[in-house]
Amino acid sequence: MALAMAAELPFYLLLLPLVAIVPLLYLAVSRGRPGSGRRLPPSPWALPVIGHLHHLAGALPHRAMRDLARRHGPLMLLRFGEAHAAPHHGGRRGPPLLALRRRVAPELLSTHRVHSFRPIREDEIGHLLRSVASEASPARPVNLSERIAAFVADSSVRAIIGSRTPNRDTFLRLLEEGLKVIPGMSLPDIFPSSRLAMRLSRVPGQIERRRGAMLGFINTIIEERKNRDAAATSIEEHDEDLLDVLLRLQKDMDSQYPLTTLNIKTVIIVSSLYNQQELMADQNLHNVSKFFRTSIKHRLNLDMFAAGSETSSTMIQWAMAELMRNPTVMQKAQEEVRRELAGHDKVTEDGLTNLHYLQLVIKETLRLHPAAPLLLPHECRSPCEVLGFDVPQGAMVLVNAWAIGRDPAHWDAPEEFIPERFQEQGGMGGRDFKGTDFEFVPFGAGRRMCPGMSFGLAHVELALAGLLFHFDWQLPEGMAPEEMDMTEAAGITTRRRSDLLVICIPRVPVSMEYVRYG
Ligand code: HEM
Repeated sequence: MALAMAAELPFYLLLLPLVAIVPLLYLAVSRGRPGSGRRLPPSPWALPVIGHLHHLAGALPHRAMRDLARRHGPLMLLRFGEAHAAPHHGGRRGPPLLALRRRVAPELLSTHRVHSFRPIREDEIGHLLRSVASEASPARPVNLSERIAAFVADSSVRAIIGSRTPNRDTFLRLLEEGLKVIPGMSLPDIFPSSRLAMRLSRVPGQIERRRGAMLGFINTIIEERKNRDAAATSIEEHDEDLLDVLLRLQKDMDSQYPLTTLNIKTVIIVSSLYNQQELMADQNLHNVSKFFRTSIKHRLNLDMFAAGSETSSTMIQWAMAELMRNPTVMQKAQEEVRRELAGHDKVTEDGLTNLHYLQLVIKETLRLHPAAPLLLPHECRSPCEVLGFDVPQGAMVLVNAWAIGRDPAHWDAPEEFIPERFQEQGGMGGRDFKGTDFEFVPFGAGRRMCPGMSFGLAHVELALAGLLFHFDWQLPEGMAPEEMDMTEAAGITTRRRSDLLVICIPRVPVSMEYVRYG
């Protein structure tokens, strides 16, 4: 029964080995043995084979983890499936890819680079606003979730592979298919060393086919781009998309740490040079079976582009949902946007600088709805002690950012949406999400902190300002704010379970000026 159930489990159950509130440890390599002298963190009772799986049945992992932490303390040890199924990445590791990351990361997602994509964002926000305006009707709700997702995806794809490519739709389709493959948890995920599990499951084949299609697609684009660059005399830096930047860096990089074309393909697909181990795993990936041996971390990081676009889109949708559920906050935010942009006929990024209340709304959304509720799995590289417990090398550590943001020990009225809580300068109010306040870590903290924060927030701010400036918003006839469905769907991100369907009333006409960069 355990296996049958596990085969149907959603992807979030890959996150079984979690830590609640602070970290939770998955001792992937070894558990404390009698006489080992180690003091391991407390665990709930376990079953043979599945370990602690049953404790998470029926609830989303971040919620189940929070409840477990209330009983067992802030640091817990959970075990799931094959304890020895450690993400092992043989071969060369660390320094070369760290060097690569240090060289490439600032170029890809720096503030300067994010700023250079401003024309694309302002063009795409025009598309979003016009498409919403064209559907506005007092009688029929607009599917705002769909519109917002298309805005972020289109804008991100343009930033990565440029607006010039005729293949944008294919790229979007492949990414969408990738997202569908990722959320399924399969037998090989649970028993990566079992050949039978590999044979019985359809998922390895799906992943391999999709990988092949994506690599073939990226190949074509890279070849087209190289041919174009060979013919062109020069490309202005401000015209570069992320692929141009990577190809330029490939020429410039020293031979000690070369940026290979495979690296570039991986960045475009995974959009993450930041995961050195995953990149190594990718290079060493000879077959799907190996893929599954590295599976938990690898698949979490697969399609980080999709995850980056998904996180921003999810956040905008939660912010709009919370504003609809809290009309006083909505009114205050709209008054600010319309006051600050009075006399303008469109929203530009220059106009966002004085939207202080909107910033509080964004912070409060990040607190209640962190897009990656359990951050990404971290691996303990050397034995250490946390809260008096031993954390062995190889343990997988996950942090329940969602529970931390709702911990009554740190937040008053933690379940309520109160942007004003961030208004105070000192104390609780002064908290920020930049990775220094550990009660508020929606982007993580430290070396693995989200490198796409500015890129993501640029979309969130512009979209919210545009939607609040141009339109008034109402719930469909007969629905009270407290009746809104605020349930989260299962997945890597805390995506809304139901689409946001809202009545849109045009207030400030959407200017055709928005298309000036198109
Ligand atoms: C509002 C939007 C976003 C949120 C809330 C968010 C949140 C996060 C979180 C929580 C992590 C894990 C940090 C950890 O485990 O310590 C992460 C990692 C990451 N994010 Fe974001 N993210 C967002 C947007 C983006 C965007 C737009 C991109 C890329 C264009 C991006 C790229 C990445 C990458 C590459 C990592 C992996 C870093 C590593 O493993 O070292 N993110 N993000």
